[in-house]
Amino acid sequence: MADIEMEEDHPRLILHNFLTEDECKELEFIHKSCSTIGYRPNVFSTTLSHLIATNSAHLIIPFLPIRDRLKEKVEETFGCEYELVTEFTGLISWSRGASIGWHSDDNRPYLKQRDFTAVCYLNSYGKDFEGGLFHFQDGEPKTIAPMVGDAVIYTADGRNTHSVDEVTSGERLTLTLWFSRDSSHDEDAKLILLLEENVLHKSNNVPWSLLPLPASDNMYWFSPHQASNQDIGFDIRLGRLHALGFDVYYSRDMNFGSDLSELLMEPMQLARRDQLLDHKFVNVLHSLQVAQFYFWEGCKSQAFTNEVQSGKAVRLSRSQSEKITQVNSVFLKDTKLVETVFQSAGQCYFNLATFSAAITEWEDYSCKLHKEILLSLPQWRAHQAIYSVKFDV
Ligand SMILES: O=C(O)CCC(=O)C(=O)O
Ligand SMILES: [Fe+2]
Repeated sequence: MADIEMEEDHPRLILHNFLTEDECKELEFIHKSCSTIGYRPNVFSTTLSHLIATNSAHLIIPFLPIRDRLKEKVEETFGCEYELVTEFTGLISWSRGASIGWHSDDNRPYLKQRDFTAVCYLNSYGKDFEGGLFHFQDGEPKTIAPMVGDAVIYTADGRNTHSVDEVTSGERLTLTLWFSRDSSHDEDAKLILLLEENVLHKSNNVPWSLLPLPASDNMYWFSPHQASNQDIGFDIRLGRLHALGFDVYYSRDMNFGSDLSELLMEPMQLARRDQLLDHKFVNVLHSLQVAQFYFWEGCKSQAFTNEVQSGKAVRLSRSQSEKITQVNSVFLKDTKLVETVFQSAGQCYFNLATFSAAITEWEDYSCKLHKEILLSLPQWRAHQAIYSVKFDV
């Protein structure tokens, strides 16, 4: 699997096909349905703590086998078995304009605890995005073109100074982890506390408790150059729905001057071209999760096993279309900007019956993961560590 011998001056390893394409696709689904604005311009992120805090704790499950494998690999590669804790796990995507100059990952006083980095590429250079090549300043390899499933691991210090070229189109997606020898920086301890608050203290039955709870609106507001300006930019939840070909419809009255600040927390419906889909979602994040689920799983097989309960749509009336236009004028503003940030990657054929079945499948998928959380949590608490628990079912 490894490409090169480890050089002492530049301890690093490139692993081809460390993740399967299915693992990458599932993490992509999670990111595209849950991400928030990242900490740098044109960057989006999905952290485990964010998933837990937005009532989507079950979505941490797909990370865990990968995270376990990576930590083991890093410990084995750098000869520090059982010495490391995971400091950070997150999905990070870069859209057009994002880049980073030469740096090492421990180059700030508050980052000194970082000992090792693992970056897994969840999509591919030249296919899903342009630009975004990774470079090491010294040693071999000099340049890495991200390819789906590949991983690169390296020490976080000055022996592995690196940079990433500006992304020029598409969305470059990675799973990024940092590991530390300092156990006081173990993210698991914090995540277990969060899980106790967010999972145990809620009614643990299905499926109402699995509906996503959005964070505050500003965490979803994209503005170019991170200008804190409501006049330009767009809400990334509506932006991603737009890239999938959906508009959002709110039935409530929206007279001129009405307060729309809480709107995206309210129940809504999806519209597609001139059709209004009859299903009601609890909020826009819920509809985004289902829509991304459909384009991840549904249109692949065109055959969900669940019976179609409802697959109705009606033609949008003029006043309904006007409401959609009004919502877009507030939350999408410049659709050209939306389309450069989230290019719609030639979506496959849309089928209303399959989409309705996807709503039920999404609930089943969420429930299954939620049960795994409930079964795992006692063990995680006992060991003060989060890992993939194998159950005989
Ligand atoms: O995504 C990559 O290839 C590396 C990103 C990076 O250097 C960082 O986040 O520190
Ligand atoms: Fe870095």
